[in-house]
Amino acid sequence: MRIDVVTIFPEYLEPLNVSLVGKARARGQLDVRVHDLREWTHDKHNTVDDTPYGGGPGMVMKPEPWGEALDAVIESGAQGEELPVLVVPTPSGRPFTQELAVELSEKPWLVFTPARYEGIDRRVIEEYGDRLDVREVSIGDYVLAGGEAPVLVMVEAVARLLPGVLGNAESHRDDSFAPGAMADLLEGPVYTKPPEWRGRGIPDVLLSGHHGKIARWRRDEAFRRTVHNRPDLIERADPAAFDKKDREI
Ligand SMILES: N#Cc1c(-c2ccc3cc[nH]c3c2)n[nH]c1N
Repeated sequence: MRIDVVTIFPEYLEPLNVSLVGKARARGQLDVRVHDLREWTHDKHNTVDDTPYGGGPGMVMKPEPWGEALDAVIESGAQGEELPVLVVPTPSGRPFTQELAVELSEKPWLVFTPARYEGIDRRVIEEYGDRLDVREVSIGDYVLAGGEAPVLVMVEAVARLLPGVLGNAESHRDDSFAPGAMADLLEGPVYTKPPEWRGRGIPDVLLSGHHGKIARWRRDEAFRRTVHNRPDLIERADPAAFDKKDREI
């Protein structure tokens, strides 16, 4: 997979050089290219923003630099290469979910356009929406100062789903929100050595070696945590699906 990020803060994306994403890049499983939007400005101040038409607070990102940048990135694709999906982080976007992470992880090329200020001139989205699959996406119901942190979140969520990136392929199976027996449930509690810590032990079932009982306990704990922290996930679940999931354990 190829990922391009166009931003006025390239240094904000430094975390993509470390840990899981950094290792995937070093192994050649992921090709991440970060571009400074100001490379496509032509004035001495490298201007990327201007006042909003219609008035109002703040500044809006100008369309010209974005147009030149995105044209250059798209044209840098190999001849015959599938066009990228354009992912636009915005508080007014559709929710970024595990389902969307899975869908994006199956695409060969993603281009992220993290904005700043009050956002990007709408005509940029319209221009590229005419020829690309454009997804306006929000990582949650809170307001940030820019789209770079959402890009870090989405790239990690997508990269960990790429074949061979996570050490243990089984790790996906028990993800919160992953399809299968744990779908729509939060992850349950986890434990490791030492067997006792500050007078606190390990649940006996986890020491039993009985895999069926352990799996059922984990699912019950996941259900308990979901009821406590995300009752909305329980309300939308299909009771028949829970019975089916029980049979999968
Ligand atoms: N995704 C997302 C966002 C944002 C966001 C994204 C881009 C910009 C550009 C200026 N301000 C922004 C906020 N806030 N909250 C979210 N869930």
